[in-house]
Amino acid sequence: MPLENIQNIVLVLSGKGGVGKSSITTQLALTLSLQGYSVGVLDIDLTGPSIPRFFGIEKAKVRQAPGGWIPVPVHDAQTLLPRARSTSKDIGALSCMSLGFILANRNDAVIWRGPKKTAMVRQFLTDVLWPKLDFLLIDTPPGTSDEHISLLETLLKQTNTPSAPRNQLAGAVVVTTPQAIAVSDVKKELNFCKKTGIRVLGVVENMSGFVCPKCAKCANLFSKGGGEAMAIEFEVPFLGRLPIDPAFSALIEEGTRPEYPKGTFDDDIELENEENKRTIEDEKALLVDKYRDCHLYQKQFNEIVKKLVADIHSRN
Ligand SMILES: Nc1ncnc2c1ncn2[C@@H]1O[C@H](COP(=O)(O)OP(=O)(O)OP(=O)(O)O)[C@@H](O)[C@H]1O
Repeated sequence: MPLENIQNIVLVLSGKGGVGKSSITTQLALTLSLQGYSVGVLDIDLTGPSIPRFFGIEKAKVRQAPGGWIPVPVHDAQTLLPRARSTSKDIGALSCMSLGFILANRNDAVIWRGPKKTAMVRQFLTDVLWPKLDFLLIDTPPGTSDEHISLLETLLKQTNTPSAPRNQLAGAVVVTTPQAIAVSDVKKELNFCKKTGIRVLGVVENMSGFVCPKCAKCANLFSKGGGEAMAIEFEVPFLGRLPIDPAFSALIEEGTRPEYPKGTFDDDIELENEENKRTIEDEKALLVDKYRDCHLYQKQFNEIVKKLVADIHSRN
């Protein structure tokens, strides 16, 4: 029973595509691992498996052992979150499983009918040889699709056995952006949780405001607070919010500490003399410093993880 090694299973859900579900999953996994927990990430977004890329391990392949697949270890969590180097705590093991590791050609479209998707999700839940894990985070596709239904069917079957740890399926983290259109789709996801009896661990509001790369101030591009209002309406915890930040996107997509995206600073300005140049360079250094403090959002993710872990432990 491969899931027996897992203490807590957390689903990451969203009713809408592109709201940052995989990004949040990756960062939650890293934050948990930095706090010393052993973590696995299962990517069941079969048509767009982006987790391997976000961990910077997209070239890795899973190994097949006699009893099943061995998940791919994410060795360089320290380089993904450089601040980890200064923490005295041990970093927990982090490993990952995704269809992205299995496809022969990563650019191939996955055009599968429901039964094939169902079979793949089942296989991911029964044939992966996870090591002992404190948390397994499952990144799901947007909406309530075939993958969700087979995920729940298999999970409930596997975790309701007498030998399974109690309350193994801890619940779901729901990700939204603040605009009304996203919130209305994500509300459907909350209703899905209600109907299927999945506990909602909380809502994360992503892309809440935009951090200006010039002055590091935050402007509310898509409005703000939609996710929080939704959490209040559904009487579920609000876990926190993250702004749109080009450096966050670079961090996520490249899986390493980002170079600031081209055009972030006025590098192309023709400098007339050395004095002028020094002033601009100094200014740039100041901005980079200021920006660096917030671009990994370590504080926000620590807060989110603190609330999650406290909630899960209080109910176990
Ligand atoms: N707070 C943020 N600031 C800037 N860019 C972000 C932020 N959150 C996510 N992104 C970027 O938005 C894009 C979509 O994010 P992601 O793939 O995590 O979304 P998703 O909800 O998992 O998408 P899908 O519906 O395809 O599964 C990515 O390019 C990611 O880097």
